[in-house]
Amino acid sequence: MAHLAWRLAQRWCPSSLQVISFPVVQLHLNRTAMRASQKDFENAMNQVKLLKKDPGNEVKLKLYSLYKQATEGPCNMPKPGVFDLINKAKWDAWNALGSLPKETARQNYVDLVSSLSSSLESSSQVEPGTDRKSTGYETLMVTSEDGITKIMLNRPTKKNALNVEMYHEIMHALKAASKDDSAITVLTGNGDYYSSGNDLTNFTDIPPGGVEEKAKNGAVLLREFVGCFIDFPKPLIASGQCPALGHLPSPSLGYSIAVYASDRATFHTPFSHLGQSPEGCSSYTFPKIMSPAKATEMLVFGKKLTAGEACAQGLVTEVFPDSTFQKEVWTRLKAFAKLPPNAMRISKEIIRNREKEKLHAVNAEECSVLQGRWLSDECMNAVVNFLSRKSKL
Ligand SMILES: CCCC/C=C/CC(=O)SCCNC(=O)CCNC(=O)[C@H](O)C(C)(C)COP(=O)(O)OP(=O)(O)OC[C@H]1O[C@@H](n2cnc3c(N)ncnc32)[C@H](O)[C@@H]1OP(=O)(O)O
Repeated sequence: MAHLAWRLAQRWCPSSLQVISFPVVQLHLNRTAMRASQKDFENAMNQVKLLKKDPGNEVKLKLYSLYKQATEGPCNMPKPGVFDLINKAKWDAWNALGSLPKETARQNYVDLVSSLSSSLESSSQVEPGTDRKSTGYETLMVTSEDGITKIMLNRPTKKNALNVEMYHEIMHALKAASKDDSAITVLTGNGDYYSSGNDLTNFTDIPPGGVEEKAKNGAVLLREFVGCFIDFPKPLIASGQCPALGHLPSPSLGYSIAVYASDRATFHTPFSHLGQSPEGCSSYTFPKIMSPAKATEMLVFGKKLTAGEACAQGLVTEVFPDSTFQKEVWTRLKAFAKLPPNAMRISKEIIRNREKEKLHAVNAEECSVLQGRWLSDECMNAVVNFLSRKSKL
């Protein structure tokens, strides 16, 4: 059913299933609608084409809706079907402008482009140019100091949601950390979320082979990603001061040698809410670590745990007061990093190795089940609801 709807959507509007492209590329200017600020409007449209950095889908939707309102007036398109994600998002954005006068929409478009140009320009001046150059990563900040390699998820404005690039960069960073001079590796997040899990816009970028190919590629990527955690040879510590959502907590909780959380952190694996199923080997590790009954509450019913609850259940090693979290955790980590690295590596190996084969098998099974789930109506509806801002977790 979901497959059919997606296919129909693809045939009806092939571009609708790609990431939203810039409105000026897609649209034609209705010149007769321009009056006093026509020149400004045209300039603004040219400026959009020159932006060096993608401003993100939300902003592109705003630009699109203002453009349409400025040139055509109130929304006059038929409402797209629920599975036509991109056109539906565009329709929602335009329709939300109601009867905003064309002149106001034109002015708002010009203002938005102007603020966008200056903010993107200034952010590119201070931007992690240095970080990027020194680490070579777009979505992470990776540093190595005092025997500790720190991998920090660095998409704070998206709550550290994992886009495809971030999956690859984390795998790359883990592989590099496994070979560098550091004794331990720390995984953490920048901003007010450790991670918000899989980037749900990953579902909207459909390859030529359609949603089946997308789901297959996703399963391959996830299997490889989780596999990197299973095989990671050094002590790995997850350090979280804030909420962790979705699947990054699963592999990092399941395979970290230690998990440190502030008393503000929460842990949430809302697989059922999203029409999905457990991954990151959580279907195996959580019932073992917690208890089958508690794991069911978390993995099947999506019960959110506070750091204290997660610690009581054995998922978290220790909870620290938020105000002293960084100081206390880093003091401890620096002390650990001074221990003989080979002894730590071998100790980890002996604890984890007899489980490795089992974990790889569980990972393969979970990814195969998920591949089917991603094609389900339940999953599609959850993604549509989030992208059209009808639901948040
Ligand atoms: C290889 C595939 C593996 C698949 C495995 C899947 C397992 C999972 O990961 S399940 C978890 C999936 N995650 C979610 O469903 C979380 C969705 N996000 C939210 O519910 C809320 O954003 C959240 C509660 C995290 C935070 O709410 P707010 O504090 O109100 O912030 P905003 O909602 O305004 O978010 C800011 C900004 O970030 C974007 N965002 C946040 N999370 C995601 C996400 N998971 N995917 C994509 N985008 C995300 C959000 O859209 C906002 O963007 P802008 O509107 O452009 O500012």
